[in-house]
Amino acid sequence: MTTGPAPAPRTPAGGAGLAALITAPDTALIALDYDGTLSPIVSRPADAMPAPGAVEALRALAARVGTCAIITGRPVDALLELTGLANGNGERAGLENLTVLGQYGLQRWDGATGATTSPEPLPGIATVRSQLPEVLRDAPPGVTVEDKTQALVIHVRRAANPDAALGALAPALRRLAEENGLEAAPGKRVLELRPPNHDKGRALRELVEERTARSVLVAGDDLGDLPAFDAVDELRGLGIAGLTVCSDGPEVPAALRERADLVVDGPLGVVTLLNLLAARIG
Ligand SMILES: O=P(O)(O)OC[C@H]1O[C@H](O[C@H]2O[C@H](CO)[C@@H](O)[C@H](O)[C@H]2O)[C@H](O)[C@@H](O)[C@@H]1O
Repeated sequence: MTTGPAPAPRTPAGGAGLAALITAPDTALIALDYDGTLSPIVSRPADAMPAPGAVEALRALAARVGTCAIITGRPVDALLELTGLANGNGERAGLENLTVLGQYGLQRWDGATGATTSPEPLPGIATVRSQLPEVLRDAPPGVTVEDKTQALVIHVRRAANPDAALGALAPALRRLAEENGLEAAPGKRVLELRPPNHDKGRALRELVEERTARSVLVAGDDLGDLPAFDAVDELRGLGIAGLTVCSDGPEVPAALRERADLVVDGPLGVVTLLNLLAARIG
């Protein structure tokens, strides 16, 4: 078990959040992003394995706090496959307090039951899927589409000039999303065309309410995590203690880094933090 000095949030509110998590773990909710937080950013989404020790740290915490959640843009099935969580019924032992909220809260998997809920895709998704080849006809080599059934992600990381590729494609992609009732949400070297009104802030608020959590930790690394940081601010106003954590790295938006109560060094820093928390909770 990792030992060491307690992490030191740089804000009093973050310090209060950390203290509440450790002193009353039964009512704590720990919410973690996947890509860039539990897993290093890589060029192909299918290759994004968990950081060394991430799954073990997650299991250790899930056994010690009231609620442990992965709130991710990934589909639930992709997340479970990448992490190896829940490969077969027996392996769910100890994951009773773990929930995965996939596709920004559209989908859900619970370790207690092993069941997944997933809505039908919006009709606009099929239209966008059929029109994307034409919109991407002149895209440079390396631009790819990740089809998540409920959302479509345009990846430019493998283009020779990712920023230029995204800049050139974004207006047409935004138009396509708008015409079909979808939202175009930016992320690290991606533009995601997804259903509106579902974000990590909503997902977090609903889970906190359902679990009657009294303290929350949110860790993330990208623009899609900012609504969850906003939710932590709102929850503090309701008397629920909170700690926001930035998993830092070269592509982390300044808006997220500057707002975080605690900044750690990428997924390995997150793993160390989770292990320290587990050791402190005991
Ligand atoms: O909420 P998250 O768990 O962070 O998921 C957000 C998106 O992450 C994935 O894309 C990002 O990670 C890829 C693998 O490291 C990387 O190649 C890509 O450039 C990143 O933007 C994922 O592919 C998306 O579906 C998620 O929505």
